[in-house]
Amino acid sequence: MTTVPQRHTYYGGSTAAYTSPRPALNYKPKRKQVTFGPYIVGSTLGEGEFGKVKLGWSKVPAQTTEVPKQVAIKLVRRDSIPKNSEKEVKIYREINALKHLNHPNIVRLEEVLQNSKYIGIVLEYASGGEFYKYIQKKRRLKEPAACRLFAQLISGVQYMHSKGLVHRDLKLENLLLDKHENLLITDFGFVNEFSPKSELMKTSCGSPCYAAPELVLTTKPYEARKADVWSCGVIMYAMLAGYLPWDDDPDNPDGDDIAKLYRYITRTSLKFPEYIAPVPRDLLRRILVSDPKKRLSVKQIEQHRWLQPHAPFLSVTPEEWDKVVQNKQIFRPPPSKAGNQNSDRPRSNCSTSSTNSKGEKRNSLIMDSSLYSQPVPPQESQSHAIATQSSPSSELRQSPVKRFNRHSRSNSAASIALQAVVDAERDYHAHHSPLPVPASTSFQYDHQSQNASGSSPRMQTFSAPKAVNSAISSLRDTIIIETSPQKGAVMVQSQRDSTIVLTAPLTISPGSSPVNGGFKSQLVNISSANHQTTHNLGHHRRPRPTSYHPTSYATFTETNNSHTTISGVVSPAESPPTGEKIISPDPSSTKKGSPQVVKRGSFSLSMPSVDLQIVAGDLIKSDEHGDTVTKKIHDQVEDANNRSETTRSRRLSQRYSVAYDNLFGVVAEESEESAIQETDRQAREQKLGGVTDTKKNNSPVEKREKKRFSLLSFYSSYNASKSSIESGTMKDAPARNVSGSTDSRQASNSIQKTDSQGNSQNDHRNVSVSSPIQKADSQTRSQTQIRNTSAGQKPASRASSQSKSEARTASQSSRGSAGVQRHSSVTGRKSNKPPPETNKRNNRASVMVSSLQDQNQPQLRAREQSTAKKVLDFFKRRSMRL
Ligand SMILES: Nc1ncnc2c1ncn2[C@@H]1O[C@H](COP(=O)(O)OP(=O)(O)OP(=O)(O)O)[C@@H](O)[C@H]1O
Repeated sequence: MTTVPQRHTYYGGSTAAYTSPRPALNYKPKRKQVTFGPYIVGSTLGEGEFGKVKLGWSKVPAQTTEVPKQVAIKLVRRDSIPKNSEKEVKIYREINALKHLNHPNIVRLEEVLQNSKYIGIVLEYASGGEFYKYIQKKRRLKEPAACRLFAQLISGVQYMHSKGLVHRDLKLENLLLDKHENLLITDFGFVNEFSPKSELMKTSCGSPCYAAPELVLTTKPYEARKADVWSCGVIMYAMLAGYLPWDDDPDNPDGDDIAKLYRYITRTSLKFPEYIAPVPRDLLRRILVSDPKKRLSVKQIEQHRWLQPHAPFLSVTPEEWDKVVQNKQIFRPPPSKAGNQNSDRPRSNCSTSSTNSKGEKRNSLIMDSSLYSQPVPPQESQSHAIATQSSPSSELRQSPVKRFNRHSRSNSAASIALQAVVDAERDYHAHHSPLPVPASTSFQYDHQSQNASGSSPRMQTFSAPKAVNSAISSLRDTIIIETSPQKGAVMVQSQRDSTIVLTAPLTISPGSSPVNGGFKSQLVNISSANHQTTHNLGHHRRPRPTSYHPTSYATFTETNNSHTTISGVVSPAESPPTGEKIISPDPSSTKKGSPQVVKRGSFSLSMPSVDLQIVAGDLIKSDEHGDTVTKKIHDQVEDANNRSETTRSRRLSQRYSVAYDNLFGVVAEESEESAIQETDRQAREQKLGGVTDTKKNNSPVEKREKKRFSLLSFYSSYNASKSSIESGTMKDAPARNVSGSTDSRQASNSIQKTDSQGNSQNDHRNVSVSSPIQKADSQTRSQTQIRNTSAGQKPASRASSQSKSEARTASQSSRGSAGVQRHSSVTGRKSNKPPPETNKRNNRASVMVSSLQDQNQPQLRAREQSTAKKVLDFFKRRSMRL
């Protein structure tokens, strides 16, 4: 018998593995599918406050040509959300809001699944990835692209405002892209309702860089929609400029004094880089107005000249969106190659995590301590009162947020600050007599009609009337009209049994929509066949609660056989409308093993109960194989949460990756143990330098999971533009400064590349800081280049060879002035320093170069690392929520 020699690739190291017995040639590691309800669970797409967001795809029956639908599943551990906590209400608010939003630029909620351990919020999969990374990759957007995306943002915001909802945390990090680079607004955790009559809100939300000044500087209630408008302006500026506005206060270079930051914003006129054209500048000047009364409204923005190319799109009314999206006449197409979706995502170099690489909590803002010390009664202010810094009370220092939210992000200074405000409000309410109970807005939902609609939406051929066609054609690739039944088919498949149809509970009667009679009536005709919802919006409209008081929900429970329904409330502002019946699930449906389908009940974002089944209504399903799924998911997520740095976690990532790769291939069953053994074996081989699976070693999943947050590109772009603005021309700048600023954007880019490609094994390490230090040869190159750079002119040919040194320079260009001075004194390099007033960051950049030259000195290297941490903290603070 002849033995067939095995073919291996030798990568060096011991030959022991090379000669060791190998499995058969056709050996293919078998993987076990991890499932959650009707979805196969894949790799981790991202991580947020509530846990991991996993890629999932619907199981399709064998022998069918059906394309599995990809989804993003936000897995929330049930035991991580204590009853009546802020976290719990936040989740349910998000579900509640998404459930009623049907807009192509708002992430779609597919369904809510639960088993005994997890709540799975199944969302539309945004395969284009995170928007801020997209901008980072492109440095900045060209005007037509920015205009298109901004129109989408405004359309989505206008839509949610029309539903009485405000997002309150609009920022680049909360925008995703679909495969066709359409914008998707996500993360509705801070969403709130407003009443047209009384829409002022008191609780400040958002992130410092995106929050409207009135949220921070005043103690008065603010107009929430105008606050959203401000955030849109900041986003628009970032799209066009590639960096954030008002980031250049010399007195507050790190921007960590929020009060100063906002005083600067209100007193300093908006500066634009020269490449932003006059028309968008004009719009930005009208949006980024400190006085909310003078700030444009969303409607006015839509009418601005800059958005005229997208006027037809913007003229589609919310009601029309409801109808069009409900009836699935407009889709983004299903992915042509589902297996490539994952790799389509931009590489993740960044993280918005509020902890540093070691999991330490980042530095607090000044604002935080003010909040601790000065909780203001709600009628006076729930806004962030900026006051002198003082230490928090011991009670508040032991904020429940620490107890409840174990996730790193939840422990951020920003979250604690927010919690402090909320606590202050709660305490106030606890000691004051309740306000009169207002009427509630209630959305009644006709379940039966949804059954009818759920039965046959799949083959809806788009037959939009002229007006819609013209609106949609104006979008070009913004919205793709889906004539293929694929997506509908998948949705029907997953919804048939539970009548899950994602609809807004509005019935638009013919004639109620103001635009284009033909369009309107046809839409109504189309929809009326399938949807008969009742709508009593307006009849029960009540003043909305203006703030969120998690623990003012003094719930009472009614035990109904085996099922407990939380249905009570103390907070009068949040109380249900009179006569509104909260539908409890049928107790029989809660028995183990059977799906829990709860009829959709009344809806109000401020619904007192935070019972998932009431919140999610018939969107929620329990998995048939609860225990099995629980165990599997539990294993996966536990590992990822608690042992993310361990080998086991890496092995699991590899398994997800392989499972994903094998989506259309044979995914054979195998016990978990043997899968782990297999990955163990691979790890051993790798260690020995023997046969390795290069594909797995370079798993994109692993890279994606190594998120780091960096606004370096914004910041660096800013440097470049600021240099050009302030110095007139780059030629006037000293050579070293030019090196530090002109190339910084490119450098930042190269940092990202290095990060994602070369340092995939170094979890949570900011490569932009650490990797240059390790390379003495690059250092020498850097010095040479700096010497050679003259009068601000850098030959293009040098660009690529300089990437490492540029990366180094850029990464260090953001250091604070204190660090600069320290380094200067240590290295004694003062002669070539520009005057401090000229450009502080140029100054920094030049000192960075000096510091590079001294990196071979151990003590300086140590100092370098501590400064690096400051840099990291600086950028992390940029994404921090108020
Ligand atoms: N629909 C989606 N498609 C693709 N990726 C997604 C989707 N939703 C979330 N993600 C990824 O998961 C990450 C975390 O999601 P998300 O921000 O919604 O979680 P979260 O718990 O609400 O976080 P936070 O509230 O702290 O921002 C996102 O940054 C994104 O990378």
